Amino acid sequence: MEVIGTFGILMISCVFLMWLWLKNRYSYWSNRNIWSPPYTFIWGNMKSVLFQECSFADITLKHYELFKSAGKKYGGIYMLWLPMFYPIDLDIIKSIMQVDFQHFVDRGVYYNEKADPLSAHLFAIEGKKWKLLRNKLSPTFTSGKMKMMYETVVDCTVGLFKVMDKEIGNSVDIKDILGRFTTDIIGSCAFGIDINSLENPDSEFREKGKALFHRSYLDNIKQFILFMAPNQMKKLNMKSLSDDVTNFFMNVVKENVAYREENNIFRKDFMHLLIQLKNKGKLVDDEKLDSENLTDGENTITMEEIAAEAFIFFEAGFETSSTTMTFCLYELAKNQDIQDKVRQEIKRVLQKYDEKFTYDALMNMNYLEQVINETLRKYPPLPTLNRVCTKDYKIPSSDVIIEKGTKVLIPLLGIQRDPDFYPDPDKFDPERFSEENKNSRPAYSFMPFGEGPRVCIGTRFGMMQTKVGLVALLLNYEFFVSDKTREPLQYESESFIISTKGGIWLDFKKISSNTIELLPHKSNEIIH
Ligand code: HEM
Repeated sequence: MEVIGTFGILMISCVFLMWLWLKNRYSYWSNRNIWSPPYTFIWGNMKSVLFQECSFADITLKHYELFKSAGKKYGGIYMLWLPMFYPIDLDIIKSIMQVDFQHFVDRGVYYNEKADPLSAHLFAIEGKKWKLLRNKLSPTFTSGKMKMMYETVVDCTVGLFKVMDKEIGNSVDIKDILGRFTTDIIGSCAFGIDINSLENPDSEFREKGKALFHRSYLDNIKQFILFMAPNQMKKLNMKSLSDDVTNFFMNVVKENVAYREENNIFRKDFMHLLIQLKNKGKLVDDEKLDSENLTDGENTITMEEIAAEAFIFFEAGFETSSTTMTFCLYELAKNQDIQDKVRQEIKRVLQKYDEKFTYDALMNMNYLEQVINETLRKYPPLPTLNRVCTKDYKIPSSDVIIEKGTKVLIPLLGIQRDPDFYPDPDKFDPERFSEENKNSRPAYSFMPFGEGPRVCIGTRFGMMQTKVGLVALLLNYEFFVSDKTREPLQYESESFIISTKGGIWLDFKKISSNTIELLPHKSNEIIH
């Protein structure tokens, strides 16, 4: 009896101490006179996401609305009990992302270089290490390098036509097909492998790729914990990726690099450029690598770094672009006049280029770019952007100090759906991105690729593969929304990238008079 009594007292004391600790945590913003929307104990402002009642995109829109209607330029929210700074004013956002970037260099994504080498990639790593690697990798994404990889991207449309032609007369889950298309492209460009998931949807690469974005509930909770307490989790040697994923990608890269080096193979892709960085510390055809006074030895990258970078190019590159193409085709299917207009432009530009689908022709499809930008406005694949305050920061024209270590959440989707910047924001209107209209909006009101020194390094590649896929499809097929698409669209709660419940299903008709004349297929492998 006495034991039970002591145990009971101990339990009550623990609960009380916990309550005191949480109470203290939840006073973080009010103690600093910073507004925060109503929260619930333990779950903070994220209860509905944690309970999978709504998606990360929905909660972003809801929070933005709350801040806006309260007339706040910024405030604080709680992810569970973790305070996060929440700016909605574009000038403050500009200061954080660009002007005072040195106070917000990091993103706050968990990585563990030793236990989990693939997690130590450009998206996650921090401080000087990030800056150094960004400098080394930037030359692999110039427009010259994009031109070099263009043929490899166009080659993947062959598989796309085969799949589409096989499905004539059926409704298609367009996200799945485009996910396979971009898996094949990035697999080819980042890993130098012909995956052919378009024809073989069960390929291991495709399965591994899907698993990265469709996590179980428990896996999502684990990612939350890693995000909230990275230092403690590092001490416990926690991994963010499973051994299965790590071993798979590590082996693919090691085998590929060894094969190329032994057989002296040159291929026009990222892997080739990464191998140059491994062996020479620079790209041989670039006269100068902006290396900030480093010796050659310091410029080289390791095999683990090659694997981590190939991995992030794959992870960051395939789902974002296939999501963009999917929503774009959905909107074009709903807006037949815009679909006709963009198809007419594609035909007109190709005529100008002797019906050759060259890189320069692609770059001249301006209305197509407006259509893609409007898609990225309405459906940015990442609904929020993240930063961590790395040095105490005083918000300009205020007394508010953001303390070192505070996480910052920038509500990208909220900004891009704000009627003050985009009247009638649910309307799909590519004219918003005409030269004249886009210049009339404030800076930082459109940033689907992020902004500042940590902007997406793959913007050019992402736009290139998105355009190639759309041109190939729009020239050869007409699209309509299928009854199988659940409308109004609802966002999936399990995915942190914007995606819809039940997928997007489209009906389509072949346009028989058009076939893209692809560039003559040249072998991509050149053996010295
Ligand atoms: C439509 C396609 C894409 C979209 C919408 C997109 C979006 C983004 C966004 C929003 C960020 C965060 C930027 C910030 O925090 O300011 C980012 C970062 C990044 N993206 Fe992309 N991305 C796309 C395609 C790609 C591709 C194709 C690659 C690689 C081949 C890629 C690689 C990366 C990397 C490595 C980073 C981290 C950059 C750094 O921290 O230095 N992305 N992307």
